[in-house]
Amino acid sequence: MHALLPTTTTLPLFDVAASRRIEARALAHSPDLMARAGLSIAKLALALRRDEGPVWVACGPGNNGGDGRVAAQRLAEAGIAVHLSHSPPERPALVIDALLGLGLNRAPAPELLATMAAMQACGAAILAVDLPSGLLGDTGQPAGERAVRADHTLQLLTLKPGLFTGEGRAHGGRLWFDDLGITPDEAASADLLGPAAAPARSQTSHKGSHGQVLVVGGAPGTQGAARLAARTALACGAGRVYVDLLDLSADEAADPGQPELMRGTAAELPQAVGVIGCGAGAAISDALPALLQRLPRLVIDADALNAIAADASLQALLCARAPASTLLTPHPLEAARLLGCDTVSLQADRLAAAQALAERFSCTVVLKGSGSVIASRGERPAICASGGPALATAGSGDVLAGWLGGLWAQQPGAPAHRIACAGVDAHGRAGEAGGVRRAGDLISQLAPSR
Ligand SMILES: NC(=O)C1=CN([C@@H]2O[C@H](COP(=O)(O)OP(=O)(O)OC[C@H]3O[C@@H](n4cnc5c(N)ncnc54)[C@H](O)[C@@H]3O)[C@@H](O)[C@H]2O)[C@@H](O)CC1
Ligand SMILES: Nc1ncnc2c1ncn2[C@@H]1O[C@H](COP(=O)(O)OP(=O)(O)O)[C@@H](O)[C@H]1O
Repeated sequence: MHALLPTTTTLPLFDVAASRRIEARALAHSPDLMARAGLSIAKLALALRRDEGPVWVACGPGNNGGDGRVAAQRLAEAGIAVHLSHSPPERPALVIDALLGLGLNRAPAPELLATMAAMQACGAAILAVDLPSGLLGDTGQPAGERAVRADHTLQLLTLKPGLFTGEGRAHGGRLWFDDLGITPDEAASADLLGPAAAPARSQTSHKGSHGQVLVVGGAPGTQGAARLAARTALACGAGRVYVDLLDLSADEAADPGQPELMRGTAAELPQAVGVIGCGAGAAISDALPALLQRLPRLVIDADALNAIAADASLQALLCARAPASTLLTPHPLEAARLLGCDTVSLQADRLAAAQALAERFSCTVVLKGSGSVIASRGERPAICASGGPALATAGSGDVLAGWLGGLWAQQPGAPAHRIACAGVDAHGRAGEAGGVRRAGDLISQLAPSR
C-alpha cells in the first residue's frame, strides 16, 4: 500500500467492468483477497488515526462492507476501540467508510444518505474503502444527491478512472493504492498520465531545428490571450514564434513586452504549428477555412472551437484534415457546444464525452477541467492526474494551448495524442501550487520542464 500522487510513471486505470473481471479471475487462485484488503485498510487506519477515540467502521451490504468488517476485526485485535455501526460513536478518532464501493448501482436510499451525512458531520477524518460511498467508479459522479467526501481513499486491486476526473478529485481526498498482490491480466481501460521526457535538443541544433509556431487570435480587448499562448510556445523552446493578431495595425509590434515574438501569417508560414482561437472573438470565423485547410498541425482553442460548433461547413473542414494532425482543447462549455449537449450531461461522463468528440471530429481532444481527459480515435484515453484549482484563473488555458504548440513544433513527427498527453501533464504539474497561479507565472513555472 502506498500514496499515489504525484505519479512518476503512467499508470493503468480499470473501469468497473474490467475491475470485476480482474477480481473474478484473481479470486480463482487467491481466495483471500478480502483478508488482504481488510489488513491493508487496518494498517492505513492505524497510521491515520490521530487520537485515542474509537474507529467508526460503517459497513454496507456487499464486499465493500466485507472489507470493512475484516479491517474492524484486525483493528480490534490490535487493541483499538472499534465501533461497527451505521450510527456514529462519541468523538470518533477516524471513520472507515465501507458502505458502498464498486457495486454502487443506484442512488443511495435515505438511510444510507443519513449515515453518509453523519460521517461528514462527526468531525473525524474519513478513510474510504476503494471508493467514497455513492461515487461512481467509472465517471467520478455521485449516483444520487451526494457522495462521501473522503479525506483519504484506499483503492484496492485496481485504480478506477472516476477518482481522477470530474467530481472524483473532490471526493477522494488523498489517494492510496494496494494492488493486493495481483497484477492485472488485461489491458487498461485508460491511462493515468505520468511525466513525459522533454524534447531532445542536439548540441548542433539551431533555431530552424525547433520548428515554428503561429498563434492566430487576440481580438481587440483580448490580445493578451494570444500573447500568453505565444510567450508560452517560446518558453517551451519552439525555434520561432509568430503571432497574427486580429485587427493589429501594420506598424504595431507582435508583443511589446516580448521582443522575441514576430508577426506572421498562415500564408507566409505554411509549415508552422497553428495555435488558433485564443482571445479571438467572432472574427476568427473568417480566418478559419484557410487555417483548417492550410496548416499541417493545429491546436484549436477557445473562440475557434465556438465558431466550429456553430458552423457545419467548418466542421466538415475539420473532419477532412489528416489523421493525428489536429488537437482540440475545449473546456466543458466549449465541449458541450461542439457535442450539442449541456455541460451537466457532458460532465456526467467526461471520458465518454471526450471520446465522442474525438470520434465525431477525427481529432485529439483535451477535455479540460479537474482531471483533464485526452482522447483520440484508436488510442486508449488518458486522464491527467496533475493540476488543481490554482489553475482556475483566466489565461491558464491559453498557456496550455501555447505549450502544446511549442511541444509540437519541436516534435514534428509526433501524433497529436502524444503531444497532448505530455503537454497537459506538464501544465498540470506547473499549476500545483497552493492559492492561485497567475497565467504569466505559470509560463515561468513551465519553462524549466522543457
Ligand atoms: N471479493 C473480494 O475478495 C474483493 C472485494 N473487494 C471489495 O469489494 C467491493 C465490491 O463489492 P460488491 O460487488 O459486493 O459491491 P459493494 O459492496 O460496493 O455493493 C454491493 C451491494 O450494494 C448494493 N447497492 C448498490 N448500490 C446501492 C445503493 N445505492 N444503495 C443501497 N445499496 C446499494 C447492491 O445491491 C449490493 O448488494 C469493492 O469496492 C472492494 O471494496 C476488493 O477489495 C477486491 C477483493
Ligand atoms: N480545478 C482545476 N483542477 C485542475 N485543472 C484546472 C482546474 N481549473 C482549471 N484547470 C485547468 O486550467 C485550464 C483553464 O483553461 P480555460 O478554462 O480554457 O481558461 P482560459 O480560457 O481562461 O485560459 C485548463 O487546462 C484546465 O484543465
